[in-house]
Amino acid sequence: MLELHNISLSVLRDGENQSLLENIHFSVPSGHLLAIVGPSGCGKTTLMKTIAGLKEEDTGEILWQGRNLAEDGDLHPSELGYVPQFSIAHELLTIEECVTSAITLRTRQNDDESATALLDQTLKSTGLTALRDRQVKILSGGQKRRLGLALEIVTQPTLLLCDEVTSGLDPKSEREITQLLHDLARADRNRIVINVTHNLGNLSLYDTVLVLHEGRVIYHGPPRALAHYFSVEHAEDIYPKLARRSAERWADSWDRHRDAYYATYELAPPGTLEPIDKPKIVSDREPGKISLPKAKAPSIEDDEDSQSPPPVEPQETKPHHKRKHHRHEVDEAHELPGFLTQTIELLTRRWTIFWRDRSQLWLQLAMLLGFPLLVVIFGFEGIPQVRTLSQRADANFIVEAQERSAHLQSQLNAGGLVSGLILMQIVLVTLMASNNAAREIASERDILERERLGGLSSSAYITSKVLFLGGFVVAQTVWMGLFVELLCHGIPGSLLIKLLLLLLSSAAMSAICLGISALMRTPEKATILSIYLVGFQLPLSGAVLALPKSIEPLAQPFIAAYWGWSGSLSTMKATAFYDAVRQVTTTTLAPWNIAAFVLLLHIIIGLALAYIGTKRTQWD
Ligand SMILES: Nc1ncnc2c1ncn2[C@@H]1O[C@H](COP(=O)(O)OP(=O)(O)OP(=O)(O)O)[C@@H](O)[C@H]1O
Repeated sequence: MLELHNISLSVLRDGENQSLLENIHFSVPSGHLLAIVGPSGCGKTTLMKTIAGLKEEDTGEILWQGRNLAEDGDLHPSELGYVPQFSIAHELLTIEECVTSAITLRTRQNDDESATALLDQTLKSTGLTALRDRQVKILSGGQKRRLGLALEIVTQPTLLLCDEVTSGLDPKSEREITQLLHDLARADRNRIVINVTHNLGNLSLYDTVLVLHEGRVIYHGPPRALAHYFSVEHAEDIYPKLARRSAERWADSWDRHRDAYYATYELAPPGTLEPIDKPKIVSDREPGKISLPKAKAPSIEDDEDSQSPPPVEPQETKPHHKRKHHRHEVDEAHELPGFLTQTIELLTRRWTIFWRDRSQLWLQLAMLLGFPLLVVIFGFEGIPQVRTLSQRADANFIVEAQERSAHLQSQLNAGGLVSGLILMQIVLVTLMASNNAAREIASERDILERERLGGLSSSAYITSKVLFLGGFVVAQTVWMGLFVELLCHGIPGSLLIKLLLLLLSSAAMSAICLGISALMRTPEKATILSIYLVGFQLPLSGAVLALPKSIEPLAQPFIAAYWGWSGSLSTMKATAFYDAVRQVTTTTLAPWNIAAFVLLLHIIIGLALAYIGTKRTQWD
């Protein structure tokens, strides 16, 4: 049984407290299919999210199978299925791959056979068997909704919350999906299925209907009694009638009639109400199904005379406990898969999507091969040697001056080229890194939210991203470093350390952009912010123009390109090129080990931001 006791929720909007849910009070027996209906904006989604634990009620309590969720912890991910308003799955995966992925991420299977059996059974019960090889991007609205359901029922949840899975469909598809919800509710005597719907004309398959109006419950009972309660001929006529009274008055009326209806239709927990006019219950009735009483339940007409309803007795308010987001323990069969299983599944799935995304594939190839070429055209002829300055003081002043000038010129040429080649490599790998990471989380945020509610571990998610992006970081930097080194006939300094700094610069930018991606609400915002970040690397690195000495220490810590560039140049200290570089820039050059350490800090900060952003719910 699901019980909501006096749930209220408000938000602060324009400095004022606005109530979204007001004193919501109802209960639903097990094995039951409930429809939540009401005009747009009345709070249906808010109510579903509150039950799911995605929004926290201000007052009241929610009891699930007698367990107070505020005190005893949220529903376990395997107990809860939440099908959001808009179906969300990876467009490039097939139905079978999506469901298989949900099974791997959410359930523990003993062997491949049991996983395959669960897959087949899930596809069969949602009517998707014939479509199993079809990619999500070409599914119709109804098929996508079936898939949304399939992804949630793999754990056999006892509480299945569906937000408008039947809306916007043709009558046949709507009927089929409602039938499916009905069958799911009947398939397990402990299960409750709740569906938000707009269609008041197709409620016969539901056991009860709850009507919400401006955040208040104004009716909860069987669909057949709906028209009677509102004194209308057809259920569809209810919405126009709602405007005739204030939501408060509708709710007051329902408060007066609720107990009678609950007793009549056995909707209250046993022992909490004195049944009036108790209906005859057939002993072998289906679970959750209710039978109408012979005697007529009161209707709203009975209230019509009373212009102002009697004030509702103030309820005794219990102290409200903050909803604890620890999870209720479940038996072994419902335990979630481990960290490693989830990480491997997410990584495999990500690579599958990457190989199928042709435009991404070509873009990656173009960058991988094209960017190093861009660097090489400047150093194809090799790095010019720095002329050595004769130690012997020449008696001829003019010859000595000419020699000094030639030496300086060779220093400027070599220093400028070496510094430029190093900087270009760093900036281009950071550009590739930002392109790889900026959309990585933001573009699949909805899927992440759904999967996190289903028990996906944030650590497994971030680890899979690190491994996926890590592959690009290694491939792009090693190829860039070796290709440029080879075609420019060797760039001064230790190749190994330069490669390490190139790798760390790319990893630092990937991590920071991943953090941005996890914190931003849309992929567009994440992309723009990441592009700005890369754009600032060049001017603020101090490699092109030295920053004023007072600004240098303030800006440098945040600029990955500075550390990659200056650390690489520092490895040339033993060569004449170091002095040559010092001729072209007055920017302080950091030792390579300090540079590597700072880049490592960037990586840690970026990943910490990504973790925090992943943990923070963004359902709204
Ligand atoms: N986070 C929020 N901050 C402020 N107002 C909110 C927030 N979430 C929802 N609302 C408001 O609460 C009201 C109820 O929203 P909700 O999405 O629950 O309605 P609904 O009944 O599901 O609507 P629809 O049928 O159109 O989907 C709306 O007026 C909405 O603008």
